[in-house]
Amino acid sequence: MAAVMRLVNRGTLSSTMGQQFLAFSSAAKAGARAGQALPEKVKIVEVGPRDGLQNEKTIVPTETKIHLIDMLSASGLTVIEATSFVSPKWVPQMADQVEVMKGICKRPGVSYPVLTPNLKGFQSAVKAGASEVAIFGAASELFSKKNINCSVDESLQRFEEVMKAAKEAGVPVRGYVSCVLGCPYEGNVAPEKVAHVAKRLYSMGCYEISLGDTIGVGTPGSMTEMLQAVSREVPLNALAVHCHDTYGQALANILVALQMGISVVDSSVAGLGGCPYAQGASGNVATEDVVYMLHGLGIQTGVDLSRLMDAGAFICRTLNRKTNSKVSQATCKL
Ligand SMILES: CC(C)(COP(=O)([O-])OP(=O)([O-])OC[C@H]1O[C@@H](n2cnc3c(N)ncnc32)[C@H](O)[C@@H]1OP(=O)([O-])[O-])[C@@H](O)C(=O)NCCC(=O)NCCSC(=O)C[C@@](C)(O)CC(=O)[O-]
Repeated sequence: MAAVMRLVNRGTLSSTMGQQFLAFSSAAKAGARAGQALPEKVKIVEVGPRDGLQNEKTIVPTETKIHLIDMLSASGLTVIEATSFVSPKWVPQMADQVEVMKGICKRPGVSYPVLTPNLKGFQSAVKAGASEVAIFGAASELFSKKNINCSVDESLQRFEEVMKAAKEAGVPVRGYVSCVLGCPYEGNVAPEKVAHVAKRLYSMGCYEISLGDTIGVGTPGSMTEMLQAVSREVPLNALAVHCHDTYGQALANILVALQMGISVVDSSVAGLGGCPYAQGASGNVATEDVVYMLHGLGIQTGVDLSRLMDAGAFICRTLNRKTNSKVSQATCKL
């Protein structure tokens, strides 16, 4: 009994200390950025409901997905990737995409992009009410083949068709490049290859290019080298970083990207996720941890960290899993 009480007390203490640090983080002044070339504001693209859940082995009920998205939008996030219009044979977890799009409470000022690998996906997405989509290519041939069943060049041809239809429909398109710092099948990926695919997506009209470290192998060194190559082809203000945290490098890689002038960061609540076609890849960096770091640097996100952690706690409770967010672990919001 005494041992239990000690544990309970320790939990309370750490929770109280955690709350103090949360308050400290959100009270950080712009002065925290002094002397550093960091943006004043960062746009977070929340990918938990799509990238986070797509790899779950057990089908997550549609109502859970809808509730999660609604909790995320209530936290102040302005971009929430809601689902994907891909083949249900390839990713069964996303087969309820139409119901998800119909069920969510669309808040003004929040966009809910969805993934569309081809024209068929684009047409279904628009029919289901999507007003923004994302196409997803790769800097690695083998990953492209495994993920979307075509070569990189073939994928770019398919994307041209999507871009044409999107332009006609007035739908903005985001572009992803996967495997920018390494591929599960090919190993190292040359920064020039990433720059080439990013440039193609940007020149066909994507308003933003998200650079995905799909298997989380990058380091601040390789991130810097890759961003230097890509930024010679695509302006920094049209780039985003999408870091998985497999090797624990995600926050460091994001910081390097911010210092280089990038101000859009993808992340996933509770660090959920992984790609079904990149075995061993862990989840994205946790949105809670990104927000904590940004607020600590005096960078605005518009996100209420406490409400965001409630969303993380909800999905972890429902999936019966532990959060991957260090901030939530430290503050006992599990
Ligand atoms: C691209 C395809 C469809 C090609 O797959 P395929 O088998 O080559 O396609 P197909 O054109 O030959 O069609 C085969 C069947 O799929 C159907 N089909 C065809 N297209 C669609 C569609 N859009 N929606 C629904 N159904 C579709 C089509 O109608 C047909 O149905 P059937 O006649 O057999 O009944 C497939 O490979 C696919 O769906 N891949 C998606 C894989 C995926 O979602 N991966 C995870 C997302 S990427 C990611 O996570 C990385 C990222 C973005 O987060 C960044 C990072 O971390 O790096």
